[in-house]
Amino acid sequence: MTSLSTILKESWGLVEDRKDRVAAHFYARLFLSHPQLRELFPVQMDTQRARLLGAIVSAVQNFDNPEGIDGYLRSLGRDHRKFHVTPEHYAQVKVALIDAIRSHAGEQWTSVYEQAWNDVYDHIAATMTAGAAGDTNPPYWHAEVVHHERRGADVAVFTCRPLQPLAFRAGQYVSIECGYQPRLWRTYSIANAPRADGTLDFHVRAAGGGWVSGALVRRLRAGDMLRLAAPMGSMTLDPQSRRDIVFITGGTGLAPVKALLDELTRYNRTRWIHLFRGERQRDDFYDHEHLDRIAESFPWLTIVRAVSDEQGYPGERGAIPDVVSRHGPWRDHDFYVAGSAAMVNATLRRLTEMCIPSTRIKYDAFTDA
Ligand SMILES: NC(=O)C1=CN([C@@H]2O[C@H](COP(=O)(O)OP(=O)(O)OC[C@H]3O[C@@H](n4cnc5c(N)ncnc54)[C@H](O)[C@@H]3O)[C@@H](O)[C@H]2O)C=CC1
Repeated sequence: MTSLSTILKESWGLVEDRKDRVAAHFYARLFLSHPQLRELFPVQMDTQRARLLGAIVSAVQNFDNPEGIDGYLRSLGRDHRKFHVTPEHYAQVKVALIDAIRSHAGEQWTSVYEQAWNDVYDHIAATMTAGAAGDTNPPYWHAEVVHHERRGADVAVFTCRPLQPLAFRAGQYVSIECGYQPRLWRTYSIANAPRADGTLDFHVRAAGGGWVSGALVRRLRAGDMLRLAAPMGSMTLDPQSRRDIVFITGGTGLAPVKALLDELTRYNRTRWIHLFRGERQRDDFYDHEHLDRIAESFPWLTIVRAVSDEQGYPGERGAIPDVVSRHGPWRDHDFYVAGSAAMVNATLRRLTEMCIPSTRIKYDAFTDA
């Protein structure tokens, strides 16, 4: 019997090369049938167009391992409370989605495909709804920016204070909306472990990023208000593990690792930690004085910096996965990887080649697209 995941991949394959048209059809159908839903989306739909459809399709396509994604879907449901999403919205989106795919698949669309999309979508919606229903937190938190600092041409490090307590674990991320780009929410990792005063640090790079990152770097000021949604992500420390740790970061992927380091400085005595930090140019190493101070105070921390795109750099050079493997072997370590999707994927491939078991590698599918 053909597996459900094969059926889903096969059916999506019928329309994949026309996914822009599927997305246009999906939103047109959705907003025509339910004009009130338009208000949940940003005014400019250009960047949004691929997002909701892309997220649903990727959840459906990754359905091979339902147990593995259930935890993620539950936290996604909690995160979506920021949109005031209701169970009826899920049903309305399903009708528009299946109609859009069916219309573009043409005669090859079958009742088996239709049933598979219905069933999997219903499972995803039920899991997200259950995650949202079990959450007693507010749908989002208002937070005041208390400090904002530019580091170099395109990076900002800023601190905000949520008006209500926001519980999270070091290594997690939240989506943020700022008044400069209403209704556009983008995810950013919290760069510190929980503090008594509740403040949160964020690192943002504007170059190549979207409108939200641009506004957070260039326009945000102390005194501005932000909205933050429920914390997500599984890149947290395992308190049971006694293994030494390798952190591998690209660019602002440093943020969640800085939070994990912050947590480790509070209790670690026994685990040796290597931080491999990749940037393109030497000038991109924002925040290095602070990291150096941590390494001076805590002898268990070793930092290796490498640049990938600057020929004359006198220090370590190369793509960060190559640098990590040069410094190996790392047979008995826990690994944490954070950076762009391309950097994370390249690093995961390399770790697999190095025979590191996947159970010892933590990362979040994280995108700021
Ligand atoms: N939890 C997470 O995983 C987090 C991820 N991020 C993501 O990290 C990214 C950071 O971007 P930028 O600061 O602009 O960094 P960047 O794109 O300039 O890259 C910095 C480093 O990553 C390496 N790199 C990039 N692509 C690579 C590839 N295909 N293979 C191997 N190495 C590669 C570069 O050589 C460089 O050493 C953003 O996409 C952001 O969304 C940011 C915060 C947290």
